[in-house]
Amino acid sequence: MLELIGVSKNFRDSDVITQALQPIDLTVQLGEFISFIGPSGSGKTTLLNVLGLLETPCSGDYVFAGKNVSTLNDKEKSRLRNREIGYVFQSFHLLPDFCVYDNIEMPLRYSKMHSNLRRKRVWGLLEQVGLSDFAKYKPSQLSGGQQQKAAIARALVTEPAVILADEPTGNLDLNSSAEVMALLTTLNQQGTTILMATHNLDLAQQSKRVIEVRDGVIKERCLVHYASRWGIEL
Ligand SMILES: Nc1ncnc2c1ncn2[C@@H]1O[C@H](COP(=O)(O)OP(=O)(O)OP(=O)(O)O)[C@@H](O)[C@H]1O
Repeated sequence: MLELIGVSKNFRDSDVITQALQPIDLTVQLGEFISFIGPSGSGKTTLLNVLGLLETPCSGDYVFAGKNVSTLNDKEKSRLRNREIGYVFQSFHLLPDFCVYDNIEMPLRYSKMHSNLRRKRVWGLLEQVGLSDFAKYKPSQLSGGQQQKAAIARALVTEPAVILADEPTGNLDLNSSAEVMALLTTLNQQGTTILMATHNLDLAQQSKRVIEVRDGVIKERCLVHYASRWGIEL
């Protein structure tokens, strides 16, 4: 469903060039839950950003649901982004002056969806993530875990095929992390494809497929590999 073929990415800052992604090949099937695990600076965010059409590769082809992304113009790309991809970030990125309900509804603001349907969808998501009683709260009045659940609801409101989650529990305590992971797992069981970047092996272990990113190179890993390397009992 998503296919990277020889995709690379480098960044140029004045005369410094950083090769964030070496040419990589990757196929993601619909319904997968993949963790990208690796140390800081290894290229996880860059990879998610390329997959999420937030960064343009320097070489190679990216085929998204049968469409070669490099042949799309900006408008077509943004339509694909808005319809098919939901983004979840470590620091939530909620709009501080808007309540939870309005934050979740935001991606639908400029859609042609009827207001009744919009309302129904937002309330359905509030219920699904356990925030029905907090609809009128501002983000600052919520815990980190609740803010991330609101951000996940916002990512889901367009019913995207794919959720990209970049260190979704990076700012959360253990309990909230577990709740957010449980929510992502449920969404995956309901059919949403989830691509998550993490430093955390315990979290990676909860996904169906683990890919290590190191120096811009990806490697499929089975968890036994990590367990023996890091001295963890599975
Ligand atoms: N916009 C940018 N301009 C210049 N260099 C960048 C840019 N974005 C990323 N890089 C570099 O690309 C490399 C990969 O960065 P990336 O953020 O993808 O790593 P990461 O694995 O997500 O790290 P972290 O876990 O710390 O978020 C790093 O060397 C980083 O400094």
